[in-house]
Amino acid sequence: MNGETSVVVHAEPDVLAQAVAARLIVALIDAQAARGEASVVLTGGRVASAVYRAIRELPARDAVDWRRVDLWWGDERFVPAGDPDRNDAQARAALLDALPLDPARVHPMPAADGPAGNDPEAAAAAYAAELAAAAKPGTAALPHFDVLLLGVGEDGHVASVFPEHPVAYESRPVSAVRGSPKPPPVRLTLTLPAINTADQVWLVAAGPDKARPVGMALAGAGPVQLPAAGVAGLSRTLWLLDREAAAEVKPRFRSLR
Ligand SMILES: O=C1O[C@H](COP(=O)(O)O)[C@@H](O)[C@H](O)[C@H]1O
Repeated sequence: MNGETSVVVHAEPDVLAQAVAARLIVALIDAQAARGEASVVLTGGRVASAVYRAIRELPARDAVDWRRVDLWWGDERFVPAGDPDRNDAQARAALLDALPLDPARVHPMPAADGPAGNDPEAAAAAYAAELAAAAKPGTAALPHFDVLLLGVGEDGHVASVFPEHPVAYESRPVSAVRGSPKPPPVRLTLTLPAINTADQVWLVAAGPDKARPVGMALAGAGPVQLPAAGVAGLSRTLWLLDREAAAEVKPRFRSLR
């Protein structure tokens, strides 16, 4: 059973990034108050990097006990460690290097020069095993995710689940992606079934190029044709948009501002 879907529209991309940053800090504080720890799935892309930079600048970030935050990634470009194309490299540069994190709780997806070798299928299996090892014993193959962040591609992809690509049909939690329509061509990704185990999923999008996929996803497009339409958090699915990305959202979804 999936929870409520809501849409929050902010006037400008900068305000959107600031608001998502503040919202994420509060979500982490709340999770730690309730469970003693918090778990976030990070994403890549331009708007995500803006959110990470905004968190870095917010004094309230010190209200989070970063040593008790687990960080996972929703997708990764399968290139060598440290490559600036990697989503984890971008997140580290924008934010993570400035936080007192517990390295044992930072879980980047494997790199092409990592222990699994230059074999994306083996790397996907290794990440699935790492996730399963963090899951509650005797339960699912995935740990609890408090908040899972997603960007939205111009074609409606989320993480590295691309429209009409075999990965859009994948039921295993982690998949290799070959022949990505967006470079680089080889990637790793959580699949839609794995994404949809998160308590809250936040889809963050800014700019006019995102208006069509966002509008179509909220209007009920098919998840294979438009993976963003197949995303739903267990308790909440939250679309966080700037005004341009929200341009094609039907008025009935514009419940919050
Ligand atoms: O390639 C990717 O693109 C999407 C969207 O990025 P954006 O720059 O258009 O916001 C991102 O969510 C994903 O993590 C990344 O690998």
